[in-house]
Amino acid sequence: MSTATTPPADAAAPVRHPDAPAPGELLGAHYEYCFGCGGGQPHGLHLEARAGEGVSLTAEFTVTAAHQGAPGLAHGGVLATALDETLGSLNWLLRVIAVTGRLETDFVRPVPVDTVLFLEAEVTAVAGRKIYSRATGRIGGPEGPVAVRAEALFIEVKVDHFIDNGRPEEIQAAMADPDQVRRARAFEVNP
Ligand SMILES: CCCCCCCCCCCCCCCC(=O)SCCNC(=O)CCNC(=O)[C@H](O)C(C)(C)COP(=O)(O)OP(=O)(O)OC[C@H]1O[C@@H](n2cnc3c(N)ncnc32)[C@H](O)[C@@H]1OP(=O)(O)O
Repeated sequence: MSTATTPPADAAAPVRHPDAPAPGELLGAHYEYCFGCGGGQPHGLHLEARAGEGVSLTAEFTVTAAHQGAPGLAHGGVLATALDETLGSLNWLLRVIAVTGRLETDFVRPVPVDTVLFLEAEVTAVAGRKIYSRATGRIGGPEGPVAVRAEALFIEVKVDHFIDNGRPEEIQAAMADPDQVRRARAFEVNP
């Protein structure tokens, strides 16, 4: 992939935060109306991520008729969303808020409607605010054929990134979210 997603020689190995969810634990949604993971989006991906060892995780999402591009096949942008969401979830294991700076995607084979896409992702290196990660999506389960692959560069940001750029009504609603875990993911990571 490109040099932008290749860690520099002086990058450090990622460090799992001591309070990161235990391996096997579901991460849950970081925001109710997130198109990738939120329960409040009827046609969203409803992607479920589960912590792995180190700074890795697995995730699953089921391709529905609402996710089509070609007849009966997942839209490539939806598959990129699944990769983006999966890679973004890794940052919770570091306890860092970060946004996607660059996402490079290989589409290896088509993904039919009703497929469960099984994703594995890991952070490979950290250099200052830059977080390097990669992910693979397989058809049906961990032993299924590879359908998509991605390498990404996430950039650590302060919560101000969202407060300064988001719409006030959604910001207020997120701040008032009664779900403590989601609030923690939004606000307690880098005060
Ligand atoms: C109140 C409610 C709170 C809610 C709390 C929610 C919690 C958590 C939600 C997360 C959401 C998850 C969802 C999935 C993940 C998304 O999809 S996130 C949404 C998609 N991404 C975006 O919208 C990001 C848009 N881009 C930006 O805002 C800015 O470009 C960035 C990424 C913050 C960087 O801007 P910056 O902070 O000014 O940093 P900058 O100095 O330009 O770059 C820093 C370094 O990164 C490098 N870099 C930056 N961009 C790139 C690039 N595209 N390619 C290569 N290198 C780059 C720079 O070259 C620089 O390198 P060094 O010079 O340090 O070596």
